[in-house]
Amino acid sequence: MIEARGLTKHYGDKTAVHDLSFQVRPGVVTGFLGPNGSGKSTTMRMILGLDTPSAGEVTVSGRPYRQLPNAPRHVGALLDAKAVHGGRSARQHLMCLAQLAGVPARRVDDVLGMVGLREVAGKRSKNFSLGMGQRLGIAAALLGDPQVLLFDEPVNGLDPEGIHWVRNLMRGLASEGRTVFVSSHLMSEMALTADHLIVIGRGQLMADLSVREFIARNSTAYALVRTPAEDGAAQKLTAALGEAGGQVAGGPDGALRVTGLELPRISDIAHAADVRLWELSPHSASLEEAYMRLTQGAVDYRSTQDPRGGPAQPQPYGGAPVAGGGPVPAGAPFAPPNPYAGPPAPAHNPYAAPNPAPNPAPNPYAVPQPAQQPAPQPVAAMPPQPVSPPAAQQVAAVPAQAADPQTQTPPQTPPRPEAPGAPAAAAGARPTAEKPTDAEDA
Ligand SMILES: Nc1ncnc2c1ncn2[C@@H]1O[C@H](COP(=O)(O)OP(=O)(O)OP(=O)(O)O)[C@@H](O)[C@H]1O
Repeated sequence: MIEARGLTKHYGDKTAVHDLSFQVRPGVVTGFLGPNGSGKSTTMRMILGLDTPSAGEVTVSGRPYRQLPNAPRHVGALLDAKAVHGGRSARQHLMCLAQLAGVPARRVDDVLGMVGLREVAGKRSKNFSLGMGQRLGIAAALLGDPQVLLFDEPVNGLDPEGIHWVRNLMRGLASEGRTVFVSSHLMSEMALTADHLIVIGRGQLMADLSVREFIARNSTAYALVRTPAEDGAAQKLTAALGEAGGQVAGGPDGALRVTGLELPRISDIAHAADVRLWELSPHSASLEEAYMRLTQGAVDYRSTQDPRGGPAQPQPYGGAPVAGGGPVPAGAPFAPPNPYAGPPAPAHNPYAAPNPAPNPAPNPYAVPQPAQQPAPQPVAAMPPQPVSPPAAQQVAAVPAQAADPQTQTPPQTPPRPEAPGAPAAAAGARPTAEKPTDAEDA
């Protein structure tokens, strides 16, 4: 179990992590999500004793990492796969770590086999591809057969086979009762790997929910209804569904999107209205859609080509409704407004190739455009975080970075990996230079 309580980290006047409280439980894979720069790596470094919290604390199995007896046997981590002495072979690198942690040498060959590097175990790691380096980092994390595992972007650079392997590895480790905490930007992969999610934005907790609940809260399921292209069929059904309390929007593909009515009810209404149905299917959002909806107001780095670009609007603390809660607003039956949202999401895909014959039909799924962007409100104080484990939760607001009075701390030197005995794969610290021997490449 990993437990953070009020975890905060300032780098000079920059607040990387603010008042973060969460638990990572054993037996499940917990995904750690957040936009670039939201504080995931900083949080992981604090868990591993590589950064010292400015406030709050984080414990692993009830103790701060540095107080764990033989920590590398208890916690394995992959933070930076490049934190390897390039002149050493994969086997030498793991041997060094094994000696430091008191792990038997035979375990090195075991983990080399597990990660698929046995054939190249004698090669210098500086010649490794990105994916091979990731595998070596994962091998280092597994070396001590730890009960708690942290992986920062473990599938970075892996081929599809490797991604599949990592997915099964994570799930297997969790099924053995271990605590598995993994960050990733690959939402499709997280949807397949993680059971639970902790989502942060600008250093603050945004959601602490099961994957299923996270998607349900941050998207609206709807029924897709397709009628024959007969005169008036769609209009007739739209009117009947509306009378029954449903909310209906047409799409550019001619299908209707219906919320507020169960599928069997829609079928009955269509039957009573004498409208044949060609399709009646449930549609639920993907993790990626739900994640984008939740975090769109907490993204710091956006392309100038993205219509949502521009300076991020400070978000007020507190007061915002919980995403996904409340009634579906009129005019946007499939997309409840995102309380974190700055500029609304574009109604079209900004990344798509230009359409030579754009469809003029408005996108009914777009977040409604507010008449005027509200002026940023001054930030007063942090609201109490409703963190009361084990209740799953979703937190209401993302903080404005500069407005927190706690950020006004005097500048401090950016921390360096500082924990003796911290996991070498995680430390980002390169061992002192050693002269490589060509024989190592044999
Ligand atoms: N040593 C440091 N000194 C100063 N600022 C830092 C330091 N480490 C991180 N930061 C800042 O803290 C914020 C959080 O960074 P962090 O690397 O934790 O984010 P992240 O969520 O892991 O991002 P990414 O998804 O891009 O890896 C960023 O604004 C970053 O610039």
